[in-house]
Amino acid sequence: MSVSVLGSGAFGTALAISLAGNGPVTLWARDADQARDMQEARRNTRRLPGADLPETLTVTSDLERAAQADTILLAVPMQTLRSFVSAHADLLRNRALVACCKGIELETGQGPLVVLHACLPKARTALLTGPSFAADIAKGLPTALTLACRDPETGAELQQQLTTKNLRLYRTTDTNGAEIGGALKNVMAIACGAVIGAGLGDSARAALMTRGYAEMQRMALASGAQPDTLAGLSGFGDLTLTCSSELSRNYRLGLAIGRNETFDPSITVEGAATARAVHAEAQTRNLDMPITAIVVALLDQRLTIADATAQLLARPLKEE
Ligand SMILES: NC(=O)C1=CN([C@@H]2O[C@H](COP(=O)(O)OP(=O)(O)OC[C@H]3O[C@@H](n4cnc5c(N)ncnc54)[C@H](OP(=O)(O)O)[C@@H]3O)[C@@H](O)[C@H]2O)C=CC1
Ligand SMILES: O=C(CO)COP(=O)(O)O
Repeated sequence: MSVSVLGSGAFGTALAISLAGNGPVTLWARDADQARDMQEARRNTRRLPGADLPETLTVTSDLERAAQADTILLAVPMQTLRSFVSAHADLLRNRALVACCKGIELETGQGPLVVLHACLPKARTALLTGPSFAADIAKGLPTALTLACRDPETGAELQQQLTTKNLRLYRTTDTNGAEIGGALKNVMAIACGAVIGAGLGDSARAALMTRGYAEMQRMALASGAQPDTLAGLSGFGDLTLTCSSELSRNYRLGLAIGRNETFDPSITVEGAATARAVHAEAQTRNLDMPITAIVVALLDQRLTIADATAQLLARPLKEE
């Protein structure tokens, strides 16, 4: 069974490097010059500097060629997933499609698997998510991920195919839970970065992570997810990683907000659009998600960190 990765950003490149240890892998880059540079220099200097591309990895900008693989990993940002898959539906129709993005679509409130299903209702689909920095994967460091797939047989097949020397995959059929955990942990990472950036301390961060987790569970349960999924790699696992490491871009955006600094808008920060999408969804469903609401207000510069802190501390006292 052959594998291609579409999207040669940090994560797509890191996954392709790891999978190339199992056999030939094709990595697709949308820009022809970049694909050629990567193929020749054996490096992705723009998105994943410092990592060597193994000989078994071929970089191409020829989508038709890349899409011939049996299994296709889609490593493009969440807000571009629908347009990308719709534009290339004919090439992707009969493949197993594995979404590798984390987030909720701003326009629809849908997660990656719902979007894939809407574009290609008959395709076999799965989601690869969980605590995993591209830089760690590319270095060959041990990483555990969740492979969420509604169909248990496809899930088991993909688990075998995508497990590598350093990627250990756990299966779940709870796609709702895996989507929501992976999307919402980025929102909480922005909040935690803001707390640390503003010098509010590790205790405040622990409080936000815990109460943020309660919000993740609230949204997950309202969406029919299983509570155990949120306690796994795709929820608690990724929340812990992303809220505590400066390798995370979501956390770094939060740090910049807390320090009143600017942040490069070209950097992929999934939590920003996702916070807005989840906040809208929470209002529609009448779910109490105060940290998500505060993150949106901070992103929109409607609230200072001092006011945000005061608001959260002034909420009515209640049972945990
Ligand atoms: N980086 C990480 O450590 C991890 C990332 N993820 C998830 O992976 C997803 C991708 O992130 P990551 O790789 O880091 O992001 P990057 O910003 O590094 O790369 C994004 C990639 O998507 C491509 N792209 C952007 N828009 C389009 C489009 N409209 N059509 C086709 N390709 C497009 C970019 O192309 P170009 O280079 O030409 O702009 C680039 O190759 C995100 O959802 C993220 O949450 C998950 C786990 C870890
Ligand atoms: O999802 C990630 C780690 O699991 C990567 O986080 P960032 O997108 O915040 O860099």
